[in-house]
Amino acid sequence: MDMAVRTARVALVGNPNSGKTALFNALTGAHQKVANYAGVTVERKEGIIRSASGRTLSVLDLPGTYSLRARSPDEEVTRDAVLGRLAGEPEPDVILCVADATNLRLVLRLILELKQVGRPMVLALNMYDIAQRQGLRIDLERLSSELGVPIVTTVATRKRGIEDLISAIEAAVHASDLAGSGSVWAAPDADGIRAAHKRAEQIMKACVRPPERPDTLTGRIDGVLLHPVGGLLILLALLFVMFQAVFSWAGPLMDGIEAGMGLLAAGVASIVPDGLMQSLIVDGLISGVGSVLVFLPQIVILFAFIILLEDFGYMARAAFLMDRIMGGAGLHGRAFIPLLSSFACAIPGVMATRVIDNRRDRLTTIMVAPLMTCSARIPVYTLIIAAFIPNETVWGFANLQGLVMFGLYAAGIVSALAVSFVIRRIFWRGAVEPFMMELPAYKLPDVKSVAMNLWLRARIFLVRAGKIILPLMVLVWVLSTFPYPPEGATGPAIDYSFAGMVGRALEPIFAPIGFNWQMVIALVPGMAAREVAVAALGTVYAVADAESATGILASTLSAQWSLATGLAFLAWYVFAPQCAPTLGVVKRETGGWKWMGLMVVYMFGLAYLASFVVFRVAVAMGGG
Ligand SMILES: Nc1nc2c(ncn2[C@@H]2O[C@H](COP(=O)(O)OP(=O)(O)OP(=O)(O)O)[C@@H](O)[C@H]2O)c(=O)[nH]1
Ligand SMILES: [Mg+2]
Repeated sequence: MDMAVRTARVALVGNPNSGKTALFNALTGAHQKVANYAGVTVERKEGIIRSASGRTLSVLDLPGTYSLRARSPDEEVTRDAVLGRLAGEPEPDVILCVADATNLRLVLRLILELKQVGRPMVLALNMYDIAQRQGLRIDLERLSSELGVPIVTTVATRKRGIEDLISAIEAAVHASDLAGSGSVWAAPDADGIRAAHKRAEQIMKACVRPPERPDTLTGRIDGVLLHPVGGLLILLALLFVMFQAVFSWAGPLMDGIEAGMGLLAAGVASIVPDGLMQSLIVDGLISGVGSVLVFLPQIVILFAFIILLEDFGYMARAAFLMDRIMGGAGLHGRAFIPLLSSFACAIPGVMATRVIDNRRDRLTTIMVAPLMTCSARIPVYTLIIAAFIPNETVWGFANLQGLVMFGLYAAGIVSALAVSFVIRRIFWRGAVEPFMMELPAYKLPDVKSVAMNLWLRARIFLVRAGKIILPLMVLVWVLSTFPYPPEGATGPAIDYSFAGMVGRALEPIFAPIGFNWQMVIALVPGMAAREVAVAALGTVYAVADAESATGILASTLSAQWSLATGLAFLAWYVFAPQCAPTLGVVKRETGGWKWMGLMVVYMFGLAYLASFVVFRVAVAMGGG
């Protein structure tokens, strides 16, 4: 076997939030998610390095862990990857242990454990910039000889030390070639654990002098942000500002995109002659996809807030603040970040529950995660709000539309707490496990990485528009155009189309909650993803009314729907599980149909009930 050509395998292992993924990105040029809290990475990710000497290294980024004695599903992934127990995956040739240089105590125990596995190892002392700023003195030579591991200092976010690290890895790979294989590890008994702790303390004493300028800022900021009352008020204020911003800042940009779409449609209409082709492009594609693309500015603003807070190190604090309230509803403190991730999308949210070790706590969190307002609901909410809620200022400072948006987010959160409370009552009583999570040091967000993260988010949104919405809109257009109406038909053509027939057939089910058949048509492809319903409404109304084909969807809706119908549609989208990919992930992560089925039933049930109540109340109050 030619050793120089064989791809060597390197696994990144270390405590949570030590910069493994940042280092992985620096090494391989990947763009995996990096953020300032524990538990960002929950699955294995692979990348490739081509070293200067021409060797190919395959690098594995793994979830953070404190020990190979794994407790939660994400930690099990790391343990199994290190020990070569993952299906179809041999053990790594080299373990690259990544340590936060300012927080060595816990990682020393992990290193001692990893040494027993018997693989060659390299230690990356990451966050070395912060260590130096604090005047932390680490005797690198001594540490290296005590541990018997080569050490490289790195600053992953600035790509410092990367060359040296690759050289060290290559040297270790060479040692690995000579050493042969065979990873062994057995969970230590209590005595073994105690001995390892003692040894770690010894090494710590011998090699690390406490910092001359310790980080006092984090403590001082925490005094304010973690205050039991003040902290909660700040959290609420932050959320409030976030939703106001999503509404008021995005306005001009959205108008711009809308105007652009209008010009595009008019341009196409002037080039492509009247007829099917023109209708497909203008009614099917531009009206459909355009009505979703308009929401890009809002998505970007929302994510700018979330990403900045994540990088600053606020998320773990918010989790800490919410722990009492969540505990009262039967949710584990560690459920906070998965639930918060669900503001982006329930899929990463459900994945992030892997950090929760207790299966019941994890299942409860998975079951309520899709109730959090994901970004795919933004187009639906905004459209209906723009159509039915006046854009005015109330109480002198708050925008009414932003306030309604805030209310919809609150409805999601409150119902998640309520459902979790009920799940606990029905399925399993008993106390929620105590919450422990390291609070990361505050860091100023890095402009480049924030921009990169934002771009990744925007790209996901645009790719969805292209890959899911575009083809579905062609389908919706076909279904609402064919068959043509019979000779001498009097009603609008769409009434005679397939879509019209399906809509009419299903209409009786939805009539009690105030939905018309156009909405029913939109709900069907809307199972693929929530914002598809908006695009479908755009297409259906454009096909139905050729005059206003380039008109603004919101004004069409406000003319065609009653206020009660609009509000009922909003209520529907707070609850309805209209996202097939989420259901797929729930099935995978819970290991079967049962929980997914339960989710579909309870969420559709709540959606129907909520719309019914909202519709009836609104009609009774004169909104019919
Ligand atoms: N100043 C500084 N910050 C860093 C460095 N490396 C990483 N960070 C920051 O540290 C935080 C954690 O980085 P990640 O790469 O997400 O950490 P991780 O080890 O992958 O975390 P988990 O996936 O949760 O286990 C982020 O805010 C990074 O921007 C570094 O060398 N210097
Ligand atoms: Mg990571």
